Amino acid sequence: MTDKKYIRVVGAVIVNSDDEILCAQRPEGKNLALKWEFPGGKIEKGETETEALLRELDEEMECRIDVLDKITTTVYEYDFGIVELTTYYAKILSGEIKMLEHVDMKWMNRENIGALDWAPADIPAIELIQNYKGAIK
Ligand SMILES: Nc1nc2c([nH]c(=O)n2[C@H]2C[C@H](O)[C@@H](COP(=O)(O)OP(=O)(O)OP(=O)(O)O)O2)c(=O)[nH]1
Repeated sequence: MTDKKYIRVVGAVIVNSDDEILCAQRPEGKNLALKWEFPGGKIEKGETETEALLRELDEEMECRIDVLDKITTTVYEYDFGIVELTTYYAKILSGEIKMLEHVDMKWMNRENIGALDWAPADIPAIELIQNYKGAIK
């Protein structure tokens, strides 16, 4: 048995018109410092996954997004808790990206995203994204 916190998290895999993916780097001084992740965060009580994503993207980047197809849900046990991460493809509808909670952000080609040092919970999603050849809806 583990008494670790179970943390439900959603991440937005934002794709632009050149089929590049927005990757964001976590700040120093927090858990998973300087690891790369997808913009998003913890689902609050009573929120749907989509509501949490819309709120987090507004808070982190002041962007409005359209939430598209679900990619996957994976569970990863960290020392600080168990993270259940659900990822969705998304598109930016409006807003200039502001970097309010990350130290770096970059648009990367789908096939190159594996080169970054991702939070471990993201690895299954990264593999699916790299290998996906269809159209994003
Ligand atoms: N947003 C996001 N979080 C991720 C990903 N992968 C991953 O392991 N996580 C972890 C990091 C955090 O422990 C948790 C998300 O929490 P958060 O972003 O709302 O909060 P945080 O730890 O940065 O800060 P705080 O609100 O607890 O102060 O999930 C990911 O791709 N995106």
